[in-house]
Amino acid sequence: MQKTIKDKIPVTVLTGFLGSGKTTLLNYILRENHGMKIAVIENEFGEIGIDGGLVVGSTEEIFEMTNGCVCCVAEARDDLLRVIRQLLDRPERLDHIIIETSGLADPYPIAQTFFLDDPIRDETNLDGVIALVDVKHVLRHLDDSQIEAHDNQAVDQIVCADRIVLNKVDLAFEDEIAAVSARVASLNETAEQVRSSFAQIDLKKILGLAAFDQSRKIAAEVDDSHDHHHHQAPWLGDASHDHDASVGSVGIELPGHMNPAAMQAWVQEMRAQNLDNLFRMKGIFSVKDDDYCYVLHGVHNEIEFRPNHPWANETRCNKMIFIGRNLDRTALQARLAECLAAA
Ligand SMILES: Nc1nc2c(ncn2[C@@H]2O[C@H](COP(=O)(O)OP(=O)(O)OP(=O)(O)O)[C@@H](O)[C@H]2O)c(=O)[nH]1
Repeated sequence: MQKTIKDKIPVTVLTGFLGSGKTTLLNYILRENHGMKIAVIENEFGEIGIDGGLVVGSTEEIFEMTNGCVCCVAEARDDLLRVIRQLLDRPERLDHIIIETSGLADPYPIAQTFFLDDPIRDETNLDGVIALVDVKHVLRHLDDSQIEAHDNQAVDQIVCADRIVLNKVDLAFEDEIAAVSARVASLNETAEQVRSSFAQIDLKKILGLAAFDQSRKIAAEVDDSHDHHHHQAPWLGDASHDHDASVGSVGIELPGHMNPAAMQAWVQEMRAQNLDNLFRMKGIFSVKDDDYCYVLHGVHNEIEFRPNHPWANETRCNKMIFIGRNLDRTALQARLAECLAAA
């Protein structure tokens, strides 16, 4: 018997450019006392997975997918389907699935996954595409002339969204926020905008939206492309989708422990530089003689290095990822290595 939307598991696709606050929102959702059983699937852009280590420990389950971007690597999409099927096969029913897309992903093909001729279509329902927008930095990505020849993911993410969260309002003045809001509305008139600081939002505004216009629009498009492609997945062989090749990631792992003073000095040094081409930095670190796992977060010049949670059963490690344009791996590796504590 055909299931109704009510019987299906809602799936939220969480999108937003690098550093816009997706993991912060996930942590907030997972911490809120909503009584729901939520599974989170993370898809990262980068050579090493870090986000799993940045999401708070919780009863919800977190699945990391680092084998490619779900929006453009066919194997990664197969992997996404496999993970979802596994979740659906479990005896215990989930209340919600959230897919955090990589900050450079186009959410469209990911959302389309839920309209494919696949058994998951009968079990799940695309609840909504939520786009987080960093009000402080988004305009420079929307106006990035260097990616004109490519799809501009920052634009795609906004265009595709059912609801848009204008995040980091604490970092901007009202006139800047209003300008971003107007620009976002010019890209997507129908999505309601909500504002937040550190992604603290009334969850009713972002979960349980249920199928609405945009989802139906995607469904209609997929149906159209089915007509044209004889039931082939619409994104297969789609040459129009292309990440900007000059944007890449450098992942670095170092043995040992870090010297916190050296790390802070490096952070200060970076804050004073022009970091237009360094979109995002994320790291987890073991600090000498300290029981806490430290995290480093950077979005251009907004950089922080702080203790995050006590190391529990995890193996201590130092992992850092840089995402940006024309990155110099050797220089980054050497500079980070300078912050190691003496053995
Ligand atoms: N000041 C301020 N900082 C924020 C806010 N939301 C998130 N941040 C910080 O911005 C940085 C990036 O946040 P994340 O939640 O990791 O961003 P993300 O979208 O998951 O980033 P990617 O994994 O690169 O795609 C972190 O240092 C956060 O603490 C906010 O509303 N205000």
